[in-house]
Amino acid sequence: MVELEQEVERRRRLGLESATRKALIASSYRLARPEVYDSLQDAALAPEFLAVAEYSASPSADLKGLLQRLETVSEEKRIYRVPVFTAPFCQALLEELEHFEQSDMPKGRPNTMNNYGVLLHELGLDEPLVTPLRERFLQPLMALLYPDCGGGQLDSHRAFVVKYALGQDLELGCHYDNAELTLNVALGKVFTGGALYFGGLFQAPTALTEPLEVEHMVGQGILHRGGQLHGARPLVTGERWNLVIWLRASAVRNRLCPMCCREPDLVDDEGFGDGFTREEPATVDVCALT
Ligand SMILES: O=C(O)CCC(=O)C(=O)O
Ligand SMILES: [Fe+2]
Repeated sequence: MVELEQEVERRRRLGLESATRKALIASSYRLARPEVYDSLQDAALAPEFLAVAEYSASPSADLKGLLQRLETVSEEKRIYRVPVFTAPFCQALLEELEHFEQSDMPKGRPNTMNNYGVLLHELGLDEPLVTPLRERFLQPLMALLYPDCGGGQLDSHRAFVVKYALGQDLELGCHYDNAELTLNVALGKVFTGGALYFGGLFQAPTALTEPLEVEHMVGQGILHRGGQLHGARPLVTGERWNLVIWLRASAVRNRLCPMCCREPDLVDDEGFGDGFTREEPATVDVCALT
């Protein structure tokens, strides 16, 4: 119980520290590419992504039609690929992130597994970029692809950029995400190695099989369930920056915490916190094993 209290206290402190960094960055960080902070424009998005989102939001859309417009990486694992950003937007975002990385601003790290990279909400990029991306584009798409995982009820996210380089982080161990659904977009730069690999669902352990290897393509995103075990192979050359958006649906996680598979006992937090809510949204029928 003491350990639990300490962990609750640690997380509460993390939330406060993050809010403090965000305020300092908002008041004294000088942007390199201010256009990245403009409200998300269609021009930043790949035509294929716009088409997929527009189709998904149309009244006659169905899963079959959507699958004709996306690349299925694995039908069994329900992993998909779609171009997300244009090359110029990836370039501009990378320049901004690199400029921030080199600045003397305080940096919160994405999660317990990555030592480099940044949290997008601390940079002030949630409101102009990530929230519109989730609400306007990802929500209709995810509603069709993963209705049983809260795809139609996404109401928060945790977005960050992971960076891999020689002498820094090189690889990522096998894990599952604190998310119902995940979008992982390769932003660049030039690199070899670093492929993602996917195993089974953590909630439904299966006999050890060969993991599925998925190469990155700059500008393209991989969509997967948060519970799908995955990791990243070691980087061999160059530098790899990926935008990872952990998408959350309180309608699902309020009933079944994705990390411990139990009904959560909530503690108040800043911002989106870990994506739980005290108010009950409409629920979805969930099965932890799908
Ligand atoms: O290295 C990557 O691109 C994967 C990152 C990832 O899976 C995560 O941060 O949850
Ligand atoms: Fe992950």
